[in-house]
Amino acid sequence: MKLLILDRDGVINHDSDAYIKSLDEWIPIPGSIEAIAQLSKAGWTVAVATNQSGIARGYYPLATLEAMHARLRALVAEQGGEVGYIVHCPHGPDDGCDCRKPKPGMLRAIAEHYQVDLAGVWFVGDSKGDLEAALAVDAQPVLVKTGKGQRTLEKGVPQNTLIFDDLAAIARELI
Ligand SMILES: O=P(O)(O)OC[C@@H](O)[C@H]1O[C@@H](OP(=O)(O)O)[C@@H](O)[C@@H](O)[C@@H]1O
Ligand SMILES: [Mg+2]
Ligand SMILES: [Zn+2]
Repeated sequence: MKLLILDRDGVINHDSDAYIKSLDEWIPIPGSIEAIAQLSKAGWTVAVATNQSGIARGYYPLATLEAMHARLRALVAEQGGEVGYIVHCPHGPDDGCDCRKPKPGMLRAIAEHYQVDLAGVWFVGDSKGDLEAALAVDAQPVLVKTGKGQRTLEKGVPQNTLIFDDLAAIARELI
């Protein structure tokens, strides 16, 4: 199975240090919707693993998050593609959950959903926690320079991290 796992904020849509708190604030990064559609039409299953501590912090309700993900699915479907399993961590940094990146709980949930092994599966993120979550389950850490990616790169990334400008560049590489 050709499985690609994406972080959301900073990879699919623009991120903000003030969190993405409403559907209006959820703005796709240029080329990302097209990239997901092209990948899925080329036989890739595209899953998403996203930290959403804004829910625990009370910045937005689950319904708003679900509206963002419905918008993502609709935009990709308009291009003839499909988004796979989306898993989010609604918890805060002090909740001690197993799903908040850098913990790999969400990646393991995706592996369970598809009944696949994560070894070598590309996990694309813009934060150090994304890369660490990938390494924790022997997946391939992949950094994009969008979102917080350039800042993450400047602080240093794990040795075997693959680096791309954006999700569109990853689609060009994989298709
Ligand atoms: O990049 P993904 O995982 O899709 O989502 C990240 C968001 O949940 C938010 O994560 C927060 O980190 P804290 O949760 O406050 O540590 C901050 O980095 C926000 O800027 C960011 O929007
Ligand atoms: Mg991110
Ligand atoms: Zn969690």
